[in-house]
Amino acid sequence: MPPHLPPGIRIHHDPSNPNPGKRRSLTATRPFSPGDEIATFSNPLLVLPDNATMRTTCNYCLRRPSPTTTTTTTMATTTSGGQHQLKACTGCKAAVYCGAACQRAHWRAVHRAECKMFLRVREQAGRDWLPTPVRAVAQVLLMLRAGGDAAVREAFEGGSDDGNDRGGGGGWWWSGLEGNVEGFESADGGVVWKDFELQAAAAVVYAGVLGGDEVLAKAREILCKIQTNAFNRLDADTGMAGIFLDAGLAMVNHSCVPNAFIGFDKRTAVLRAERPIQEGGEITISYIDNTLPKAVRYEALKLYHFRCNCPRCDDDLDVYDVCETSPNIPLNSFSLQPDLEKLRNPPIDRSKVTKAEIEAIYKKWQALAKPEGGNEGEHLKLAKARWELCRPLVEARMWAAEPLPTTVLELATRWQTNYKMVVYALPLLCFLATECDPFKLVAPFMPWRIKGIVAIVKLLAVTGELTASGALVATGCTHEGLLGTLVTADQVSMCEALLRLAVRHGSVGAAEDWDVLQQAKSILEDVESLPGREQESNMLRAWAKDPEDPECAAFFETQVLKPIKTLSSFAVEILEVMLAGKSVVRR
Ligand SMILES: C[S@@+](CC[C@H](N)C(=O)[O-])C[C@H]1O[C@@H](n2cnc3c(N)ncnc32)[C@H](O)[C@@H]1O
Repeated sequence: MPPHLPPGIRIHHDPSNPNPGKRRSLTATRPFSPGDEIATFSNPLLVLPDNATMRTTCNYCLRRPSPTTTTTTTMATTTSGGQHQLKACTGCKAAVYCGAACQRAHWRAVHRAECKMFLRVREQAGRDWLPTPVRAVAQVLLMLRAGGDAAVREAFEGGSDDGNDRGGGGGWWWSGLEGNVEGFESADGGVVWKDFELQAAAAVVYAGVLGGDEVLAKAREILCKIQTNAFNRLDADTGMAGIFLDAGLAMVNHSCVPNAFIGFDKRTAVLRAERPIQEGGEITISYIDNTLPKAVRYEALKLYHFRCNCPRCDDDLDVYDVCETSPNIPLNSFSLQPDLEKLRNPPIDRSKVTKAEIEAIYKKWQALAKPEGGNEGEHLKLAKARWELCRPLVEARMWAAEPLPTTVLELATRWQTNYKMVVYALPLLCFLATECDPFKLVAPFMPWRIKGIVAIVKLLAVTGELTASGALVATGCTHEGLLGTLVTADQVSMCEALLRLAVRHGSVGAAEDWDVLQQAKSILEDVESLPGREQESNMLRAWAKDPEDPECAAFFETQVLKPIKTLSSFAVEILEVMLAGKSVVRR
């Protein structure tokens, strides 16, 4: 039988679709608006942290306890994390858990057999972990050997496919997960397959399910199915990484102009609408970073063995083309880019750089080697080389076209933790939040945009402290415009407004206990309770309720948006000075 699905979606089977990869798809059984939760998937077939984080992440629920952190600002002192300790399984000492309930659940699901496997791994290989794909395949082999879950058998061993299609309803067409085995066999002249053979053989040996060629072939097929259908969870903030596989969610096809996106929260995946979806319409997500140039996207999609023919690919649309016609533009009236006309008609000069040139820039940018370790000089050299490559994009004012935003983000991230550069990081983050993110991800509830806003708040907490204590100049910052803006701005009101944006949009685009949203709520509470600014706080509370109210809108415009735009306007100049040694403003 096909996987059981939550209400709101169904698997559509169209055997006559000329595109074989799209014969099965997920469709909506009712309309969804941008931001709506379409469905949650909380009983996945496979969830595991990757090997690098398996000792620091609960192996069942994927909770990753953060060390106790205290953020002190002029506005607030926030303490978070530290409440969960991980305990290792007393048998294998390899898997760790955040509590007895998770340990028991994992034991029942797979660890009863897996525990012995880790003992074998230590005995034979002298270590406590397995490469992530090997552990994933071994888990499936162990679950299949235990004869357990019907859903696991249906997904990995196929269903009742008698080749006789009796139309979507009965499930006779279901033959398990797609594995693209032939595609993997021939990929890269067999190099990929050799690797798969080794990984599958290791899984068979360590799982202790020896049984000749048939078992090895089964293990390779399982690996192909995992590669094709599992989501790689990666949370750069917490360092959490791992894989998640649900057979129902795996029916969702790819588009580079998707109408949905997935958020993960421990063992649960939530599918949300990014754009309006009609009843009966296909639901699509992007398997890759869909804002990259076309050739780079094609390279990333090779893993899935199909040629994308979404509108972005067919017409070679860039981020600005897609943004200009996005149905989500009006949602930005409550955002850091409320100038909807600018989203519809971005002030870029396409004559300065062609799409082919952008593709070439990206490839050269990718090829520049990243320095290993923390040598500041090497990182600066790389940033200079990358910025130089981005020059045609700068000339065209195409700030949202990759690799420009990533170049800026990486630099801002490094500068945030450097006392001498921290003040300069603020204009870069404001630039990303106003000139890049809204064009790349038009819906303001997309988690990446919320992260960008909260990052500005955290930095304002630092610059606010430096401003209040008179230590701004001691950082070595000599940019008069930047210093002047910080001294005159009401940085606390800026923070409060940003937090209100983050909380409003975060509650739409992410799980309630998403770290970033929790932080935003907690800092907002602290900011609201600061004495002596009741008037500003009341104004911003009213603005969040009714952004169109003229008085509130004017307050937001002058006290929040204007300084943020001013800071943002310094970004390119700062980059030119720091990375290209220029002293002229080139905007
Ligand atoms: C996670 S599965 C998606 C469900 C898949 N259609 C199925 O029937 O199992 C991923 C595979 O679906 C196919 N696929 C996904 N998106 C596609 C697209 N836009 N065009 C063609 N095939 C696609 C590819 O074979 C890909 O490897």
